[in-house]
Order: sequence, then structure tokens, then C-alpha cells
Amino acid sequence: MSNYLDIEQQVAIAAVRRACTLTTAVFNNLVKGETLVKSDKSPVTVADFSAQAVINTILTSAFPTDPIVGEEDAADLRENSELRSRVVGLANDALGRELGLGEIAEWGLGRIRTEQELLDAIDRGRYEGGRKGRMWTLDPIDGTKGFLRGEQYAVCLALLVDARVELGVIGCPNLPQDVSNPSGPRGCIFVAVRGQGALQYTLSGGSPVPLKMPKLHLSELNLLESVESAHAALGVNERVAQILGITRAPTRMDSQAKYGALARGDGGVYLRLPTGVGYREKIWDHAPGALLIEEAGGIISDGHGEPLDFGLGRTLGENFGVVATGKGVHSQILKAVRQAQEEAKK
Ligand SMILES: Nc1ncnc2c1ncn2[C@@H]1O[C@H](COP(=O)(O)OS(=O)(=O)O)[C@@H](OP(=O)(O)O)[C@H]1O
Ligand SMILES: [Mg+2]
Ligand SMILES: [Mg+2]
Ligand SMILES: [Mg+2]
Repeated sequence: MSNYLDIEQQVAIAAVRRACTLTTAVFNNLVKGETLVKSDKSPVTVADFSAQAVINTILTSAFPTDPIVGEEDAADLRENSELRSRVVGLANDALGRELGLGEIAEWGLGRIRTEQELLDAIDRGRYEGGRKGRMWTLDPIDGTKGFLRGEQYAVCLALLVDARVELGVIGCPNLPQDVSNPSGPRGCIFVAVRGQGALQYTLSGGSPVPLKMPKLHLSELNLLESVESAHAALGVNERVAQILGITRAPTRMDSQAKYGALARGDGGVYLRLPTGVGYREKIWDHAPGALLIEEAGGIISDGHGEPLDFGLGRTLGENFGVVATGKGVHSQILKAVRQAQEEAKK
């Protein structure tokens, strides 16, 4: 008998692995002009576009009717032939490689795609989301700014069924495999399946390690937070830490690599509070991480203690930031968040 979501898990891990190989190679050869600035002023690179093309192509081949909520779309590429041909070349290099770990010939890997097919594959990510049915969320590079700095970033894929995350896969090419050896080998994939726990693989393969968040006391915690001050209210985080008596310095890390770090016992709290500019969190920025934390034994909510709602469309709607932590300290952290917010309003 096969396990729940066995095939989906296999496809998602393979797709994330291929995309991670691609993004790593692009970073080593990124040249000027391969980064655009989107209408919201955030960066996007040829690596984001081609990773989305690769993952969407593999998903569509394995599950032709599943919709995809992906961060990027191909509009900029349709207008820019130089960038387009670079993305097409990169995607075809990645899809054309011989079969790797756990991959099967039926996914059609190895076939060269036309420009049109690859642009359409990127645009398969334009699904609007919603409360019903099966859908994937994809962030081809989460933490693009971290990617550009050579720091942390993550390739993030999740499967939702009726607005619940059932499978989450997070590839972190630059994350040390062993927390206790920060200068050791890098490259991790975190995998969570609802009801089946959380695992860490190395990007290069091998046996997975099960993840279980340790029970930490407030005095042992430190905050995991964004690098970019525009993405989270870092000043409020500082006050929350002070209220809780947390003396350890925060760990600033780009992307959903934070969820991976937290799931394996690093830090103890991921705290992301809104900066007050009316930004709505995107579902692809949290879906796989949310399941990873729950399956590692932790709890995730917004800053008011409400569950994250993945059924509202492409954003988390009115959810107020994110608090992910161990069950034993969650309510104390929410209380401190409330106090810090009230003080900030004065
Ligand atoms: N104003 C604002 N508020 C909150 N979040 C925002 C905001 N603007 C962008 N984003 C999203 O932040 C994603 C990057 O994740 P992090 O904030 O965890 O990383 S970072 O340390 O700040 O780089 C980043 O994901 P990517 O675009 O995939 O890099 C964005 O979706
Ligand atoms: Mg982005
Ligand atoms: Mg993102
Ligand atoms: Mg992204």
C-alpha cells in the first residue's frame, strides 16, 4: 500500500532539487542585466523565472489538472527577448539533464521545450487560489534579495487541498546541513506531509533525518527574523524580546530557510509582524513553512493568535503577520506581541 501523497512528494522533491541545482549554477554566473525590478520595487532574476518554468513544467506533466499559485509571471519576458532566451536556455538545461534521484521517465524530462511552452509554463502560476480543491503554491526563489547577496534563500513548494497545506517542500541551497557545524557542507531540503512528520534531507540525497522541535524555555530562545527591515517590524521584535526577557541576539535570515532552522531547533521563535504599510502576506511565502512547523511539533498563527488562512486567494488577507514557535511558549509570545503593539501605537 502506498503512503498518503507518495507520488506528489516524490515529484515535488525532484522538482525542487532540479530548481536548486539551477539557482546555484545561475548565482555562480549571474551577470549584470539579469535582474529586473518589479512594479512593487522588489527584484526578480533569470533564476526566479527559470526555476518557476522548471517546477511548473514538472508539476504539469505529473498532475496536468492541478492549478498552481506561483509568484512570478512571464509578462516581462514576453517583452524582453534577451532575457527570454536566457531563461529558456536555463530552463531547458535544467529539464534536459538525465534522470536523477527518484525521477521517472513519464515526467517527460530530457525533452527540449519551445520558448512558447516555457513561457506558458511560467504563466501556469497565475491561478488565483481559493478555498476549494487541490492547488500548488510555488515561490521559485523566496528571499531573492538573500539570493543576490549570496546568503539564504529557498525554493518553496506546497500542495493545498481545500485550503489546508498537505505537503510542503523547502529547498535551501545555502543552509548548513548541520546546525552545530555552520561552516560545514551546505544544502538542505525540508519535507513535511500532514500527519506524517517533518524531515530534513541533504540536497545531494541520502537518508532523511526526522525533525522534532525541542521544548525550550523563554530564556533559551532567540528570535528568527527577516534581514530586510521593509518586510517585518524589527523594532517591535526587539521590544517583544525585551518584554520576554530574551537576551540572545536575533538571527536574521532571508526566506523560509527560517522555518527550516526553527523546525530543527534553532532559535525557537519566528516572528514577523507587519510594518504598517498595508502589505498582505503571500500564501507561497508561508504555506510549506507552516506545515513544516506543525509537523515538527510546533504551532503557527498570526500575531493575534488566529490561524493562517490559505483559502482567501493569493494572499493571507487580513492575517496579521506570523508567529511560529513551540507549543509551550506560544501564548506568552502572543501576549508580549500584544503589549509591544499597544506600546507602539502610543
Ligand atoms: N512589505 C513586505 N512585508 C512583508 N513581506 C514582504 C514585503 N515585501 C515583500 N515581502 C516578502 O518577503 C519575502 C522575503 O522573505 P523574508 O522577509 O523572510 O526575507 S528577508 O530576510 O526579508 O529577505 C519576499 O519573498 P520573495 O519575493 O520571494 O523574495 C516577499 O514576498
Ligand atoms: Mg519576489
Ligand atoms: Mg517569497
Ligand atoms: Mg520569490
